[in-house]
Amino acid sequence: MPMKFDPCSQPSLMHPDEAIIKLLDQVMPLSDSEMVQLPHALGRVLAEDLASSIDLPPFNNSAMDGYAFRLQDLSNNDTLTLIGHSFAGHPFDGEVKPNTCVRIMTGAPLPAGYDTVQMQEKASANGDSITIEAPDAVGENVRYRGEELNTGDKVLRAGTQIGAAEMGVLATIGASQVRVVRRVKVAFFSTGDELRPVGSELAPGQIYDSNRYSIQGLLSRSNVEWVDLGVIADDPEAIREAFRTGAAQADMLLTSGGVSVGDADYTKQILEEEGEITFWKLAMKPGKPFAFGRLGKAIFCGLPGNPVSSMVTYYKLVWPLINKMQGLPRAKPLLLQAKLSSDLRKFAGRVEYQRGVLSHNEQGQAEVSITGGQGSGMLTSMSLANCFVILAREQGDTPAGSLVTVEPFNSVLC
Ligand SMILES: Nc1nc2c(c(=O)[nH]1)N[C@H]1C(S)=C(S)[C@@H](COP(=O)(O)OP(=O)(O)OC[C@H]3O[C@@H](n4cnc5c(N)ncnc54)[C@H](O)[C@@H]3O)O[C@H]1N2
Ligand code: MOO
Repeated sequence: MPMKFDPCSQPSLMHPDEAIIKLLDQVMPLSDSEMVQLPHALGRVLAEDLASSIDLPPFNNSAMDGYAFRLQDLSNNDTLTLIGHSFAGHPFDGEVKPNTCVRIMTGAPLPAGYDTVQMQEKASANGDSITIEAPDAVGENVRYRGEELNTGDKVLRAGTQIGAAEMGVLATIGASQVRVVRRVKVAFFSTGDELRPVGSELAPGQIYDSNRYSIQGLLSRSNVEWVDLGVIADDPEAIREAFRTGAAQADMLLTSGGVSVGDADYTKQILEEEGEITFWKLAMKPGKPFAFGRLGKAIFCGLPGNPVSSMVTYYKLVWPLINKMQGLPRAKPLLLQAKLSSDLRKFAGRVEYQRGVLSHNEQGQAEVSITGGQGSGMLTSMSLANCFVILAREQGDTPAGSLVTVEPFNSVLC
């Protein structure tokens, strides 16, 4: 069958991989930082390296519920005399003597003078006489002071995004507040006379404005501070006003719609008049009419209005920019190979990000199926998906059974 070419593509359009390199060259990490209390640190990016102010663990302690003793006392005799208890939070406060042991719980301090712990399943008690199976080596079941970290050791580096594990690590070393990079501030609006807010009735020709909600979701997941400027009519002066309002208060202005070639597509025109346009249109589907430029000090990203196009361009082009501005190192996408479970339709000409469901077949091999119709307006193709199937620019229709490149959705899209 002859290869079909995409009527929406031209050879001169820039490849999205080239575009992202050019885009990243246009932004710098924010230099401002602020202190935040630990409960508010989730998702933020550390502005400086962080060293531990304590040893970890802070004291020698037991890894098991059992008995603590000196191993050499078990060399001639397997029975020791119980002289007390050490509970987590309530250390043994007596004096350790030869041929004795202390009942000890997981996390409880190891009494000074003892060197080993045996789990209770390998010991038996008869009143204060405890018969203990000797472990193989001194120090068994002991967690030593500083074995994880010493005071002054670097715990987390500048540029680390604070996730659930980092929240715990910070608390472990007693950090009640941390210095983080200021949040990137993003102002955004949708354009389109057809758009109505949810909660209102639709007149003929109208649709609900969904992009502001998917974009809000994406911005929230990107941990930025966002300002919603609402829906702006297809009116050049209203768009100009919104451009000025957004650019005056944000690091980035994000818009949805009006970047194509229609008679009411004013976004690009106003960008050219009010600021500068760095580039427009990429060899990608969805997302061809993505526009990028500057408005005063603000970065401008014009997302296409089609709902899937706006999400895909955000994820592929805008999110890496925000990450760089927030001081994160560039994350290369995790790409996998999976077997296509049914025939896939594609015109040659643009890189395509089809939406798929990645799973394992009965043989344990990665398999991917496409989520039905792939029109740029069909947002359910995103909500049903857990990955993109990335198809090269020159690729055409692809038969079932072919190996294709898959990028699983990450936390921004889930
Ligand atoms: N003659 C051509 N027409 C189009 C081309 C082209 O190259 N030549 N490109 C097509 C491509 S590709 C895309 S993508 C769209 C993008 O157009 P715009 O960015 O100008 O977006 P609109 O025209 O404003 O809207 C497109 C579509 O999406 C709906 N929409 C817009 N905003 C929202 C919103 N906030 N929530 C839900 N849906 C929204 C809108 O009603 C339209 O159906 O242009 C093609 N045309
Ligand atoms: O690029 Mo458009 O996003 O194909 O519909």
